[in-house]
Amino acid sequence: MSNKKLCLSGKGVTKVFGLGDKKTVAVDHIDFDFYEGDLISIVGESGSGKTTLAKMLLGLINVTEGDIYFQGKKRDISTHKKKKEYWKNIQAIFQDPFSSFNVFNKIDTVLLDCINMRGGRHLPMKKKIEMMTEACSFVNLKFAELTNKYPFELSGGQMQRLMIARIFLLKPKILLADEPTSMIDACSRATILDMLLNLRDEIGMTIIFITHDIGLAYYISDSVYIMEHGKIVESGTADDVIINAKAPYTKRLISDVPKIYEEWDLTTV
Ligand SMILES: Nc1ncnc2c1ncn2[C@@H]1O[C@H](COP(=O)(O)OP(=O)(O)OP(=O)(O)O)[C@@H](O)[C@H]1O
Repeated sequence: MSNKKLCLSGKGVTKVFGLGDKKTVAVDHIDFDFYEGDLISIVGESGSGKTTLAKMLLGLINVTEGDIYFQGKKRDISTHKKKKEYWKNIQAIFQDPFSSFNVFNKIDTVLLDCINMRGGRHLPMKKKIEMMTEACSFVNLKFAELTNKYPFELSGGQMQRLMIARIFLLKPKILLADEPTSMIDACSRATILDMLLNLRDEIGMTIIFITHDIGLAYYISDSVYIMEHGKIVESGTADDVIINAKAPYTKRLISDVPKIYEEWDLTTV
């Protein structure tokens, strides 16, 4: 039996937007158990409820029904203070790095905020610069070249790496990554994923990876949850879910993955 500890779990978690005829059940009575140090992928097509689930896990929107448990205890984020405490444990990186930064804050401020959040407010500036330099070099950025710049002066790829440098400083227990590699080329994508996996190994972080790419999920995940119309239709280890897929929806997602080695049949075009 596995001796992994439960990190985040959910029982009957549901989110309903709107009322009456305009009602949308975005997440529909789902159960999940995410274990410490695992990489968990949540896979589904557009509109399946992945981002809504992510927002509930982060505590950005309320759960309509059901409960979320953090480290085995019912999560309590009923006050601003409790929410701030919870956010020390869970952080996110999103699809669009441009939307993740305050355009009026210089890179130095972005990184210093992370150090302050981890209780480093009173450290000497020399130490803070050392920490920022280390975080930047972890993601192959040079702090000396970024200091005094604004986020919009960086390329998309550099911003994505800066988001990971923030996580390096924040060292959360859980990282929620919502399609973090969707806006970059395949080569940078592999680098970013490698950085996330190294960070997971370095600080023992749990990663919840939200994606529509079932092929990618297979390669990187310890466990996979497949979402269709707000429901979890299949879950388990990457092998269980993808190699031995049972749900018709999972089988369809797998059959949609382009196979590079197959010859194109132009007769049907
Ligand atoms: N604030 C909202 N108000 C009303 N409906 C919403 C809201 N947010 C999401 N929805 C609806 O909930 C459903 C799930 O949306 P969600 O964004 O969670 O899907 P998704 O799987 O993340 O999609 P994508 O991959 O395109 O980001 C959709 O039908 C969407 O229209």
